[in-house]
Amino acid sequence: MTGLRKAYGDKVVLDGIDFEVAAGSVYSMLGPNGAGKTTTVNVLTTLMTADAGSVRVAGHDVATGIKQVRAAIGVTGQFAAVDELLSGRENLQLMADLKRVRSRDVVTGLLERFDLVESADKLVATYSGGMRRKLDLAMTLIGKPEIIFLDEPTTGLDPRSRRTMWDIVRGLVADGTTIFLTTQYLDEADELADRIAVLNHGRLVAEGTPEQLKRRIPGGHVRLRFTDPAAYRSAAATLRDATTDDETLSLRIPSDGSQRELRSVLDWLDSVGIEADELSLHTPDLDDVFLALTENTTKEAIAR
Ligand SMILES: Nc1ncnc2c1ncn2[C@@H]1O[C@H](COP(=O)(O)OP(=O)(O)OP(=O)(O)O)[C@@H](O)[C@H]1O
Repeated sequence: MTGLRKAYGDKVVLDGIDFEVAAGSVYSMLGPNGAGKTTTVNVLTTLMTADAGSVRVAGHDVATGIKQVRAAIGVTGQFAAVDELLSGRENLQLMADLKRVRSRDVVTGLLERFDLVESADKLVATYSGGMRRKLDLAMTLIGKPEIIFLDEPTTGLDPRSRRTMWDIVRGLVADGTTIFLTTQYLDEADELADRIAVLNHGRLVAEGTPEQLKRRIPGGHVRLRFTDPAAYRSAAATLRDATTDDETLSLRIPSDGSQRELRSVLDWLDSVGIEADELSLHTPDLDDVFLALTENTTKEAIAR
């Protein structure tokens, strides 16, 4: 999509968004509450029209090809059509009928794939949160959509159910499905996404692979640990830029974590004859990135 704009009255919610998602990849959009994520998803899924910009989904323009776009996508989450008073199997069957998928094997296959066979004939009202989400996603898969919009797929799930959900998502991607993921959990984006976009105040403030985003902010360092206090002291005296930690006999050398910088740190350590007992690389995690990026732009916006 290019130049996507959307305003509610005079409140600009999306202020020129551009991004591209490669087929068969996981693209995650992150942003604080009210950043415009849901609005973006609503435009992409044809639930809302944009004020300006060009938006293509699965090769079709959302303005002129609503029908084709809808046929190519599946949407889970807030718009889910799960009926509490039907069983899991009945819900799936209903969706299969709606999408005119005639084969009975599709429903059985999905129940098996999502490990819902035992509860297939129980009412959804009795399902746990994890089972509901699995059923929701299973229903979305009927008709084999090329692109799936996953809205906060693991909110409220226990760690085991989260991992099951992640495995399911990875399986879908392995089969060639494209996933557009919104999540509040940065570790989830880190775990699943090929690329991440950070949205703040209706603009993309960063876009890239999780690693690229992490390298953008300071905080990465190489950590050298020593067991011999004398070796530690002599290294600390040589490496003036390093931060010292006398308790653990370790030194921290700032580094962006790139291969090139790591090599130069190692070469330099060799040249001054320092040999640590343990060397590890620490990169900032996505929480650091998110806070740094969204905090800065909030300040900018206030200053403007
Ligand atoms: N129908 C509407 N009319 C007016 N303003 C709206 C409407 N829908 C959303 N907004 C406003 O647009 C902004 C972006 O909303 P949006 O729901 O896209 O954000 P979001 O990033 O999905 O947030 P959240 O994480 O809280 O769901 C918010 O300030 C919201 O108050």
